[in-house]
Amino acid sequence: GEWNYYGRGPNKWHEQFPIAKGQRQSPIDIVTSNAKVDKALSDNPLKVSYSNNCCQSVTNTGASFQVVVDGAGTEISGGPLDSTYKLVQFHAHWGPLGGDEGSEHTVDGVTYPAELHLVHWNQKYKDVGEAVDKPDGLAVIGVFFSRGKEHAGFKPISDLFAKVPRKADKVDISFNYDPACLLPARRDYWTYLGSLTTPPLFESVTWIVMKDPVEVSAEQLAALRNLLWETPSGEGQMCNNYRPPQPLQGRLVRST
Ligand SMILES: NS(=O)(=O)c1ccc(C(=O)NCc2ccc(F)cc2F)cc1
Repeated sequence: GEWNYYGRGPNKWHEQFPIAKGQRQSPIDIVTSNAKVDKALSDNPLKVSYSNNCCQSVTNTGASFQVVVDGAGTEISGGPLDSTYKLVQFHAHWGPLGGDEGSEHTVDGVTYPAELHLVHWNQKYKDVGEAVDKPDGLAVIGVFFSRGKEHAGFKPISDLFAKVPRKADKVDISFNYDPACLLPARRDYWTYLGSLTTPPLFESVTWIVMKDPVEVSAEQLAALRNLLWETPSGEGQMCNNYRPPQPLQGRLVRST
C-alpha cells in the first residue's frame, strides 16, 4: 500500500476524495493584479500572539515534518478572521534538491523552493477534530521559503530533521521556541477561502499567505531531505510533497 498519498500523484486524489474537484480547493496561483486590496484587513490587523514554549515535538508524518504545538496561549485573530484561532501544528511542503518548485501556492506563476504552513483551529469548536471539516474551521498561515542566507530561527527545527528519518519517528523539543520567528518582518498577506492541500482536502481553511518570503539556506532546504518516506522503489528522500495550484472557481483573493 501507499505510505504517502503523493505516490500516485495529486491528480488521482479525486478518485478517493471527490472534493478534490470542489469549488474551494487549495492551493491556488495568486494573480496579484486580480487581488483586491481590502481596507478592512488593515483596519483590523492580523494579531499573532504565540508563546515561546508552545512547541512540543517534531514528527515525521510520512508526508512532511510536523511540529506539534500545545495551543496554550498561542493564538491568532483579526484580519480576515471572525474569531480566535489556536495554533495546533506547523509543517512544510517542498520540491526536488536544488530546484525552485516545491511551494504549493504560486504568485503570478512563480514557485518557491518550499512553503511553511502554520495550522490553527477556530476556538468556537471544542477541538481541532471538530473544526477540521467546518467551512470556518481552520486558518493556515502560509510562508514562502526562498533560498539565501541561513535562517537562524529555523535552524533549531531544521537541525532536528536528521533525528526523525522515518514515518512516526518523533523527537521532543526541549528548548523554548517561538514559531513567530518564522514569519516575515513585513506582515502583508493575501487571503482567500480554500481547503486542506492534502487528503481529505476538507474545504475548511481561511488561507493567509504572507507576501514576503523568508530566506533559508541551501543547507536548510537540503536538511528537509533528511526526512525519508516510502516510494514505489523503496525508502527515499522525502521531496515533491506539494499539490499544484487548483482552479480558482471565481473566488476573490483579498490583499492587505
Ligand atoms: N497542507 S495544509 O496546511 O492544508 C493541511 C493542514 C492540516 C491537515 C490535517 O490536519 N490533516 C490531518 C487530519 C486529521 C484529522 C482529520 F479529521 C482530518 C485531517 F485532515 C492537512 C493539511
